[in-house]
Amino acid sequence: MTMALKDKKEPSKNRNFIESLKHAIDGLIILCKTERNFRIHLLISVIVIVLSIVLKIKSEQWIWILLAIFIVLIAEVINTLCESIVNLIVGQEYNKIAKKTKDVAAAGVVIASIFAIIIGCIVYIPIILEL
Ligand SMILES: Nc1ncnc2c1ncn2[C@@H]1O[C@H](COP(=O)(O)OP(=O)(O)OP(=O)(O)O)[C@@H](O)[C@H]1O
Repeated sequence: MTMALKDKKEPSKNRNFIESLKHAIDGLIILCKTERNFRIHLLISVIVIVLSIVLKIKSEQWIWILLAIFIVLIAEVINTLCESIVNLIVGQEYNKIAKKTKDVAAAGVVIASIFAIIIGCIVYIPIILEL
């Protein structure tokens, strides 16, 4: 809260959909610029999409692959949100609840990643074995 009080700018309400979208795009840019893990997940997503195009996977397989990709990215967004809110509240101070919140948020990313790995194995192993 102390950090928020130091900011000179006043928060304003989005006036229309375009303005809301612009702020959401700003959020995406911030994620790409500041979150190394988000960039790694994005890079893996691009590789998986290219691999899926090359291997010509079926449309129902695309649905599972895209679901896995987006679940991991959303888990990473939630993890970043938790870290930012915790840092905003406790700053550099050690706090047991802060630790629990950050560790649980990180566990969410791990759970999503395990789901993505399982989906990847189910989709790609039979295709690779047939090559
Ligand atoms: N204020 C705090 N009080 C207690 N433990 C904390 C606190 N801040 C961070 N930690 C512990 O340190 C770990 C790393 O915290 P940090 O804020 O560096 O996240 P991070 O490593 O940047 O996460 P990510 O790799 O997902 O970006 C947390 O998972 C948590 O276990």
